[in-house]
Amino acid sequence: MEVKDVHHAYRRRVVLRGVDLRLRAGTLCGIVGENGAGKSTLLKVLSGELRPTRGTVRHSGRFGYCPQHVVLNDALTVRQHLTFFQTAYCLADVRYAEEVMEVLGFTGYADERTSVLSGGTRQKLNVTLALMHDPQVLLLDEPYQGFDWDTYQRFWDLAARLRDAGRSVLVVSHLAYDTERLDELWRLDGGLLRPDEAGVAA
Ligand SMILES: Nc1ncnc2c1ncn2[C@@H]1O[C@H](COP(=O)(O)OP(=O)(O)OP(=O)(O)O)[C@@H](O)[C@H]1O
Repeated sequence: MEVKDVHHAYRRRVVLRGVDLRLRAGTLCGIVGENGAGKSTLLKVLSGELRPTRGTVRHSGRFGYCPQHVVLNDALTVRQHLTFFQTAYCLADVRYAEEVMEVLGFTGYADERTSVLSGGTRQKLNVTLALMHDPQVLLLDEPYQGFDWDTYQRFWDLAARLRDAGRSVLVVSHLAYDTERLDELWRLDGGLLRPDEAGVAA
């Protein structure tokens, strides 16, 4: 994914002031920044949900986006969500989604309506839906919110596996824990992305 000189403003509130980013294949990349720095705005621009006021975003291949706020249909079960997205992604089966469910530890909830799921389990489904078509570029906005410690660790192992399989994974968070798991760490500050070397593996 290639991002060049991206600007975005909500009316007169300028949030992004010329963001450049190159997300290479086989890279696990993090973006951190304070609350309100514009991280979600940037991901919405990268995913195409928002149009930049200036600049370009280019990517090729399958694309996955996990938004910060869970978007589920409370009338449907977990399995029905998988079927719905299977159709949307034109997948032959949901075996990979089931593998991800196993990794994130919520297979036992397959037949539950999402309205009765805990916040953490809803988030597990949110993440699963974003990556069940094995996207080449995966954008995750605060993906581990609500995860218990064990799931949090398994999430990072999964992200590392995707990176090792040649996928580009971008994780956005206001918390810069576990930065040693990342290949690149960027800080969004003042509407610009700057390298943040703290703790990134050499
Ligand atoms: N739809 C909108 N209309 C107007 N202003 C908005 C809108 N969405 C976000 N903003 C403003 O843009 C700025 C950046 O918001 P954004 O949600 O991108 O930040 P963030 O870094 O993701 O924050 P957080 O860590 O709290 O999730 C904030 O000042 C926010 O109030």
